[in-house]
Amino acid sequence: MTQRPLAGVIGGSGLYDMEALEDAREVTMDTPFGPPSDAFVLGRIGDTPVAFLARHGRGHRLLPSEVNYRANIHAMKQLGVRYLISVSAVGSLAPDRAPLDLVLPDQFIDLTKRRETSFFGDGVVAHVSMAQPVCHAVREVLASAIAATPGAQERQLHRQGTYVCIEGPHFSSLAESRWYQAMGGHIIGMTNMPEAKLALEAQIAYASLAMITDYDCWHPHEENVSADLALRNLLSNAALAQQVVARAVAMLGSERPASHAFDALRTALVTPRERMPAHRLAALEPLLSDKEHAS
Ligand SMILES: CSC[C@H]1O[C@H](OP(=O)(O)O)[C@H](O)[C@@H]1O
Ligand SMILES: Nc1ncnc2[nH]cnc12
Repeated sequence: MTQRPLAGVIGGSGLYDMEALEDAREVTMDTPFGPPSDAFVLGRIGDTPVAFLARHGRGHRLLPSEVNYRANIHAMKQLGVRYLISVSAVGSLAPDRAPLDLVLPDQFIDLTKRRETSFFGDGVVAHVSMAQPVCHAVREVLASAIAATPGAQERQLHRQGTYVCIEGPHFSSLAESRWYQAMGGHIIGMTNMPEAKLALEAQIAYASLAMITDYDCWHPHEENVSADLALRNLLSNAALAQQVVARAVAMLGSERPASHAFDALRTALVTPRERMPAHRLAALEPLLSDKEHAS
């Protein structure tokens, strides 16, 4: 019998497959929130069953605003994923964070404007705390995987950082970039929100591996960001991500750390189950019934 995937990986720009996956097979997932970005690729890394999804679809066909984040996370949950690693290209907003540096964001500022940010509503109310938007245990595993990966060890690792998430698809104006710096942002991207919010609603332990490709447009001497510049740095970042993520997944499989995410709904759900509309209960069932995974 095939095991349910313990770990999920969402590959961002430049990361459209997972080379380390063994016994790989494609599965098309359906969700009450519509279709995910692409077919999932299920397989294993060592003994750890894994589900991989290309965030923008293979061939990079979806804008950040077009990604169906709810479907992606719901499908991960349906598959049984407990730990989710998200890989992302980001710009730097800070002088001490350079292209090719690695960042494990611990905070986010959500400036997105036209995305569905919650599974709840329409008869079911929940208010999930975003005080700790990511799982520290998964971040620690990523840090250990980076420390153990030749090629990644030489990169500067920033173990914390605030990720400003913009709607895109345009890169920022200079005034915006300076405003994001003044807000306290360290890095900037277009995809980790609402992905991290939805993962927490789904009680999945989520962490993001952010790989810097550019200095956005605030730097007095460095080239302003363009897709071309980002893609150039993405190539070497993606090759490294393959190795770091494979190692992190294997570590998650053997360590299976506890996470605050596993009971994120315990204090968040307001509507009693018996008052939830039947069709909403059906849609949310994979999120609400976590008996199999109780921490
Ligand atoms: C091609 S550079 C801009 C693009 O890259 C980032 O995406 P992801 O987080 O999926 O790696 C950024 O958010 C933009 O979508
Ligand atoms: N400067 C930037 N702004 C937004 N998203 C990005 N992804 C990579 N670089 C970026």
